[in-house]
Amino acid sequence: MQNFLSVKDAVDVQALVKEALLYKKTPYADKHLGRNRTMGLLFFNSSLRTRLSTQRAAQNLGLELMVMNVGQDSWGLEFEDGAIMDGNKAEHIKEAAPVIGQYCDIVGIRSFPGLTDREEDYSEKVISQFVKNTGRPIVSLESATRHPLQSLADLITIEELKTKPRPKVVLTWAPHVKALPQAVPNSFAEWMNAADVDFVITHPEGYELAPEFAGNAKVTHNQEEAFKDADFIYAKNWSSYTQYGQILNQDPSWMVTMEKMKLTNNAKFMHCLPVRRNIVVEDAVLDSPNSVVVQQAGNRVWSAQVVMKQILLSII
Ligand SMILES: CCC[C@H](NC(=O)CCC(=O)O)C(=O)O
Ligand SMILES: NC(=O)OP(=O)(O)O
Repeated sequence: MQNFLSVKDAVDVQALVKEALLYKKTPYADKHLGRNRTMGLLFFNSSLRTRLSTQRAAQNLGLELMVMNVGQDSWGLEFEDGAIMDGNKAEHIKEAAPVIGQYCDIVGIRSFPGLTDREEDYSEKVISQFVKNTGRPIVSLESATRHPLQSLADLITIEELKTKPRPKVVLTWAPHVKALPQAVPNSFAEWMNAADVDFVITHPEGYELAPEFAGNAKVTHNQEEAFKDADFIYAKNWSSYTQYGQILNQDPSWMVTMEKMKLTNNAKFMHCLPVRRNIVVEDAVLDSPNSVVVQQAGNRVWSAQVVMKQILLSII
Protein backbone atom coordinates (compact mmCIF):
# COMPACT_ATOMS: atom_id res chain seq x y z
CA MET A 1 0.00 0.00 0.00
CA GLN A 2 1.76 3.22 -1.24
CA ASN A 3 -0.76 5.75 0.16
CA PHE A 4 -4.16 5.54 1.88
CA LEU A 5 -6.39 8.21 0.36
CA SER A 6 -9.54 6.29 -0.63
CA VAL A 7 -11.14 2.84 -0.90
CA LYS A 8 -9.18 2.41 -4.14
CA ASP A 9 -6.02 2.02 -2.02
CA ALA A 10 -7.54 -1.02 -0.28
CA VAL A 11 -6.70 -3.92 -2.59
CA ASP A 12 -9.05 -6.26 -0.66
CA VAL A 13 -11.58 -4.46 1.57
CA GLN A 14 -12.88 -7.62 3.28
CA ALA A 15 -9.33 -8.80 4.05
CA LEU A 16 -8.54 -5.38 5.58
CA VAL A 17 -11.64 -5.64 7.78
CA LYS A 18 -10.72 -9.16 8.91
CA GLU A 19 -7.14 -8.06 9.74
CA ALA A 20 -8.48 -5.12 11.72
CA LEU A 21 -10.80 -7.38 13.75
CA LEU A 22 -7.80 -9.66 14.45
CA TYR A 23 -5.86 -6.64 15.75
CA LYS A 24 -8.81 -5.90 18.02
CA LYS A 25 -8.17 -9.30 19.66
CA THR A 26 -4.34 -9.13 19.53
CA PRO A 27 -3.39 -5.40 19.41
CA TYR A 28 0.36 -5.92 20.02
CA ALA A 29 0.91 -8.79 17.56
CA ASP A 30 3.09 -6.54 15.35
CA LYS A 31 4.65 -4.36 18.05
CA HIS A 32 8.05 -4.72 16.33
CA LEU A 33 6.92 -3.65 12.86
CA GLY A 34 7.38 0.09 13.34
CA ARG A 35 10.63 -0.09 15.30
CA ASN A 36 13.03 2.73 14.27
CA ARG A 37 10.32 4.26 12.09
CA THR A 38 8.56 7.62 12.63
CA MET A 39 5.07 8.79 11.60
CA GLY A 40 4.21 12.47 11.32
CA LEU A 41 0.61 13.62 11.84
CA LEU A 42 -0.18 17.06 10.37
CA PHE A 43 -3.48 18.72 11.29
CA PHE A 44 -4.78 21.75 9.40
CA ASN A 45 -8.06 21.32 11.33
CA SER A 46 -9.39 20.21 14.74
CA SER A 47 -9.58 16.55 15.76
CA LEU A 48 -10.20 14.30 18.76
CA ARG A 49 -10.72 10.77 17.44
CA THR A 50 -8.34 10.87 14.49
CA ARG A 51 -5.60 12.51 16.56
CA LEU A 52 -5.81 10.06 19.46
CA SER A 53 -6.73 6.82 17.64
CA THR A 54 -3.93 7.21 15.09
CA GLN A 55 -1.40 7.80 17.87
CA ARG A 56 -2.64 4.70 19.72
CA ALA A 57 -2.42 2.63 16.54
CA ALA A 58 1.12 3.86 15.92
CA GLN A 59 2.13 2.98 19.50
CA ASN A 60 0.66 -0.53 19.04
CA LEU A 61 3.02 -0.98 16.07
CA GLY A 62 6.10 0.45 17.83
CA LEU A 63 6.16 3.59 15.65
CA GLU A 64 7.62 6.88 16.94
CA LEU A 65 5.27 9.85 16.46
CA MET A 66 5.44 13.58 15.67
CA VAL A 67 2.18 15.59 15.79
CA MET A 68 1.84 19.17 14.46
CA ASN A 69 -1.00 21.67 14.08
CA VAL A 70 -0.10 23.29 10.77
CA GLY A 71 -0.42 27.09 10.79
CA GLN A 72 -0.39 27.25 14.62
CA ASP A 73 2.74 25.25 15.55
CA SER A 74 4.33 25.72 12.11
CA TRP A 75 4.43 28.39 9.38
CA GLY A 76 1.40 29.12 7.21
CA LEU A 77 1.82 27.12 3.98
CA GLU A 78 1.38 28.35 0.40
CA PHE A 79 0.03 25.81 -2.11
CA GLU A 80 -0.25 27.96 -5.27
CA ASP A 81 2.36 27.18 -7.94
CA GLY A 82 4.24 30.35 -8.93
CA ALA A 83 2.79 32.38 -6.04
CA ILE A 84 4.51 35.65 -5.19
CA MET A 85 4.75 35.06 -1.46
CA ASP A 86 4.19 38.59 -0.16
CA GLY A 87 1.31 37.70 2.13
CA ASN A 88 1.06 35.96 5.49
CA LYS A 89 2.25 32.52 4.34
CA ALA A 90 5.95 32.13 5.08
CA GLU A 91 6.63 28.71 3.49
CA HIS A 92 5.77 26.94 0.22
CA ILE A 93 4.62 23.32 0.17
CA LYS A 94 7.48 22.65 -2.28
CA GLU A 95 9.94 23.11 0.61
CA ALA A 96 7.80 22.10 3.59
CA ALA A 97 6.70 18.71 2.21
CA PRO A 98 10.15 17.29 1.28
CA VAL A 99 11.58 18.61 4.55
CA ILE A 100 8.84 16.75 6.47
CA GLY A 101 9.80 13.72 4.38
CA GLN A 102 13.35 14.02 5.76
CA TYR A 103 12.03 13.51 9.31
CA CYS A 104 9.11 11.08 8.85
CA ASP A 105 8.77 7.64 7.21
CA ILE A 106 4.96 7.97 6.91
CA VAL A 107 2.90 11.21 6.94
CA GLY A 108 -0.78 11.62 7.92
CA ILE A 109 -2.60 14.76 6.72
CA ARG A 110 -5.88 16.31 7.82
CA SER A 111 -7.02 19.18 5.62
CA PHE A 112 -10.72 20.09 5.29
CA PRO A 113 -12.16 21.73 2.14
CA GLY A 114 -12.60 25.50 1.85
CA LEU A 115 -16.22 24.92 0.65
CA THR A 116 -16.02 27.94 -1.70
CA ASP A 117 -14.22 26.58 -4.78
CA ARG A 118 -15.62 23.15 -5.73
CA GLU A 119 -13.05 22.52 -8.45
CA GLU A 120 -10.18 23.27 -6.08
CA ASP A 121 -11.60 21.14 -3.26
CA TYR A 122 -12.50 18.19 -5.51
CA SER A 123 -9.06 18.30 -7.12
CA GLU A 124 -7.74 17.47 -3.62
CA LYS A 125 -5.21 20.32 -4.02
CA VAL A 126 -3.68 20.06 -0.51
CA ILE A 127 -3.25 16.31 -0.02
CA SER A 128 -2.20 15.78 -3.65
CA GLN A 129 0.63 18.31 -3.18
CA PHE A 130 1.82 16.31 -0.16
CA VAL A 131 1.66 13.11 -2.22
CA LYS A 132 3.65 14.82 -4.99
CA ASN A 133 6.32 16.53 -2.84
CA THR A 134 6.86 14.58 0.41
CA GLY A 135 8.55 11.50 -1.05
CA ARG A 136 6.89 9.33 1.61
CA PRO A 137 3.61 7.38 1.90
CA ILE A 138 0.64 9.66 2.74
CA VAL A 139 -2.33 8.62 4.92
CA SER A 140 -5.50 10.75 4.74
CA LEU A 141 -6.74 11.85 8.17
CA GLU A 142 -9.71 13.43 6.34
CA SER A 143 -9.14 15.32 3.12
CA ALA A 144 -11.36 17.72 1.18
CA THR A 145 -13.54 14.95 -0.26
CA ARG A 146 -12.92 11.73 1.71
CA HIS A 147 -12.30 10.28 5.22
CA PRO A 148 -11.12 6.72 4.53
CA LEU A 149 -9.91 5.81 8.04
CA GLN A 150 -13.38 6.72 9.31
CA SER A 151 -15.12 4.72 6.59
CA LEU A 152 -12.97 1.63 7.22
CA ALA A 153 -13.84 1.88 10.93
CA ASP A 154 -17.52 2.23 9.97
CA LEU A 155 -17.33 -0.95 7.88
CA ILE A 156 -15.51 -2.80 10.68
CA THR A 157 -18.36 -1.79 13.03
CA ILE A 158 -21.05 -2.99 10.60
CA GLU A 159 -19.22 -6.29 10.03
CA GLU A 160 -18.92 -7.03 13.76
CA LEU A 161 -22.53 -6.04 14.56
CA LYS A 162 -24.55 -7.24 11.55
CA THR A 163 -27.14 -9.97 12.21
CA LYS A 164 -27.66 -10.95 8.56
CA PRO A 165 -25.34 -11.55 5.58
CA ARG A 166 -26.48 -8.40 3.71
CA PRO A 167 -27.74 -5.71 6.11
CA LYS A 168 -29.70 -2.63 5.03
CA VAL A 169 -27.50 0.41 5.70
CA VAL A 170 -29.01 3.92 5.49
CA LEU A 171 -26.95 7.11 5.22
CA THR A 172 -29.28 9.93 6.28
CA TRP A 173 -28.65 13.64 5.99
CA ALA A 174 -29.46 15.60 9.17
CA PRO A 175 -29.57 19.33 9.94
CA HIS A 176 -26.60 21.31 11.29
CA VAL A 177 -25.83 24.91 12.22
CA LYS A 178 -22.72 25.14 9.97
CA ALA A 179 -21.79 24.26 6.39
CA LEU A 180 -19.92 20.94 6.72
CA PRO A 181 -17.78 19.03 4.18
CA GLN A 182 -19.12 16.19 2.03
CA ALA A 183 -15.99 14.15 2.90
CA VAL A 184 -17.56 11.78 5.46
CA PRO A 185 -20.70 10.93 3.43
CA ASN A 186 -18.68 10.71 0.19
CA SER A 187 -16.27 8.28 1.78
CA PHE A 188 -18.95 6.26 3.59
CA ALA A 189 -20.85 5.92 0.32
CA GLU A 190 -17.85 4.70 -1.66
CA TRP A 191 -16.96 2.12 1.02
CA MET A 192 -20.58 0.91 1.32
CA ASN A 193 -20.75 0.62 -2.48
CA ALA A 194 -17.64 -1.59 -2.23
CA ALA A 195 -19.19 -3.75 0.51
CA ASP A 196 -21.96 -6.37 0.45
CA VAL A 197 -24.75 -4.25 1.94
CA ASP A 198 -28.16 -2.96 0.79
CA PHE A 199 -27.17 0.71 0.72
CA VAL A 200 -29.66 3.62 0.76
CA ILE A 201 -28.94 7.36 0.90
CA THR A 202 -31.68 9.76 2.03
CA HIS A 203 -31.49 13.56 2.00
CA PRO A 204 -33.58 16.61 1.07
CA GLU A 205 -33.49 17.83 -2.54
CA GLY A 206 -30.29 19.75 -3.36
CA TYR A 207 -28.02 17.54 -1.23
CA GLU A 208 -27.17 14.97 -3.90
CA LEU A 209 -23.61 13.71 -3.46
CA ALA A 210 -21.25 13.77 -6.46
CA PRO A 211 -22.18 10.82 -8.75
CA GLU A 212 -18.66 9.34 -8.40
CA PHE A 213 -19.43 8.79 -4.69
CA ALA A 214 -23.17 8.03 -4.66
CA GLY A 215 -22.46 5.25 -7.19
CA ASN A 216 -25.24 2.62 -7.31
CA ALA A 217 -26.82 3.56 -3.98
CA LYS A 218 -30.62 3.88 -3.88
CA VAL A 219 -31.38 7.58 -3.21
CA THR A 220 -34.67 8.87 -1.76
CA HIS A 221 -35.90 12.20 -0.40
CA ASN A 222 -38.35 10.28 1.82
CA GLN A 223 -36.49 9.67 5.09
CA GLU A 224 -39.23 7.59 6.72
CA GLU A 225 -39.37 5.30 3.68
CA ALA A 226 -35.58 4.87 3.84
CA PHE A 227 -35.67 4.00 7.56
CA LYS A 228 -38.15 1.12 7.05
CA ASP A 229 -36.51 -2.23 7.97
CA ALA A 230 -33.04 -0.63 8.17
CA ASP A 231 -30.37 -2.49 10.17
CA PHE A 232 -27.96 0.46 10.47
CA ILE A 233 -28.73 4.18 10.49
CA TYR A 234 -25.69 6.38 9.76
CA ALA A 235 -26.51 10.06 10.33
CA LYS A 236 -24.36 12.94 9.07
CA ASN A 237 -24.81 16.52 7.98
CA TRP A 238 -23.19 17.82 4.80
CA SER A 239 -23.44 21.05 2.81
CA SER A 240 -24.71 21.03 -0.78
CA TYR A 241 -22.39 19.69 -3.49
CA THR A 242 -24.54 20.99 -6.36
CA GLN A 243 -24.89 24.48 -4.84
CA TYR A 244 -21.41 24.13 -3.47
CA GLY A 245 -20.87 24.70 0.22
CA GLN A 246 -24.38 26.08 0.71
CA ILE A 247 -26.85 25.30 3.52
CA LEU A 248 -30.11 24.92 1.57
CA ASN A 249 -32.16 23.40 4.35
CA GLN A 250 -32.07 23.33 8.16
CA ASP A 251 -35.41 21.58 8.46
CA PRO A 252 -35.48 20.10 12.00
CA SER A 253 -37.87 17.40 10.77
CA TRP A 254 -34.76 15.61 9.39
CA MET A 255 -33.29 15.18 12.89
CA VAL A 256 -33.02 11.49 13.85
CA THR A 257 -35.54 10.63 16.59
CA MET A 258 -36.64 7.55 18.55
CA GLU A 259 -39.93 7.70 16.64
CA LYS A 260 -38.06 7.32 13.34
CA MET A 261 -35.79 4.59 14.76
CA LYS A 262 -38.98 2.60 15.52
CA LEU A 263 -39.50 2.34 11.74
CA THR A 264 -36.30 0.31 11.47
CA ASN A 265 -35.41 -3.33 12.13
CA ASN A 266 -34.11 -2.44 15.62
CA ALA A 267 -31.30 -0.59 13.84
CA LYS A 268 -27.98 0.42 15.35
CA PHE A 269 -27.37 4.17 15.28
CA MET A 270 -24.00 5.31 13.89
CA HIS A 271 -22.27 8.69 13.60
CA CYS A 272 -18.58 9.49 13.00
CA LEU A 273 -18.61 12.12 15.84
CA PRO A 274 -18.39 14.89 16.90
CA VAL A 275 -22.20 15.11 16.87
CA ARG A 276 -24.50 18.09 17.68
CA ARG A 277 -27.02 16.59 20.12
CA ASN A 278 -30.67 17.62 19.52
CA ILE A 279 -29.74 19.13 16.14
CA VAL A 280 -28.53 16.03 14.21
CA VAL A 281 -30.02 13.41 16.55
CA GLU A 282 -32.08 13.62 19.73
CA ASP A 283 -30.58 12.69 23.10
CA ALA A 284 -32.87 9.66 23.49
CA VAL A 285 -31.32 7.96 20.43
CA LEU A 286 -27.71 8.64 21.45
CA ASP A 287 -28.47 7.50 25.02
CA SER A 288 -30.22 4.32 23.86
CA PRO A 289 -28.61 0.83 23.73
CA ASN A 290 -28.94 0.98 19.94
CA SER A 291 -26.33 3.76 19.68
CA VAL A 292 -22.92 2.27 18.82
CA VAL A 293 -21.06 5.58 18.28
CA VAL A 294 -18.49 4.87 21.05
CA GLN A 295 -17.72 1.34 19.77
CA GLN A 296 -17.52 2.84 16.27
CA ALA A 297 -15.03 5.46 17.49
CA GLY A 298 -13.02 2.71 19.24
CA ASN A 299 -12.70 0.91 15.92
CA ARG A 300 -10.75 3.91 14.57
CA VAL A 301 -7.67 2.43 16.33
CA TRP A 302 -7.94 -0.87 14.41
CA SER A 303 -8.72 0.94 11.16
CA ALA A 304 -5.56 3.05 11.47
CA GLN A 305 -3.46 0.13 12.72
CA VAL A 306 -4.24 -2.17 9.80
CA VAL A 307 -3.58 0.63 7.28
CA MET A 308 -0.27 1.59 8.91
CA LYS A 309 0.77 -2.08 8.90
CA GLN A 310 0.14 -2.29 5.15
CA ILE A 311 2.11 0.93 4.59
CA LEU A 312 5.00 -0.28 6.79
CA LEU A 313 5.17 -3.59 4.89
CA SER A 314 5.59 -1.58 1.67
CA ILE A 315 8.54 0.46 2.99
CA ILE A 316 10.48 -2.11 5.04
C1 LIG B 1 -15.18 13.75 11.42
C2 LIG B 1 -16.05 14.90 11.03
C3 LIG B 1 -15.28 16.19 10.84
C4 LIG B 1 -16.14 17.33 10.34
N1 LIG B 1 -17.08 17.71 11.40
C5 LIG B 1 -17.17 18.99 11.76
O1 LIG B 1 -16.49 19.86 11.25
C6 LIG B 1 -18.17 19.28 12.87
C7 LIG B 1 -17.94 20.67 13.41
C8 LIG B 1 -19.07 21.18 14.31
O2 LIG B 1 -20.02 20.44 14.58
O3 LIG B 1 -18.92 22.33 14.69
C9 LIG B 1 -16.91 16.96 9.06
O4 LIG B 1 -18.16 17.08 9.08
O5 LIG B 1 -16.25 16.57 8.08
N1 LIG C 1 -14.64 11.11 13.38
C1 LIG C 1 -13.50 11.85 13.44
O1 LIG C 1 -12.64 11.83 12.55
O2 LIG C 1 -13.42 12.61 14.61
P1 LIG C 1 -12.35 13.79 14.82
O3 LIG C 1 -12.71 14.88 13.85
O4 LIG C 1 -12.55 14.17 16.30
O5 LIG C 1 -10.96 13.24 14.55
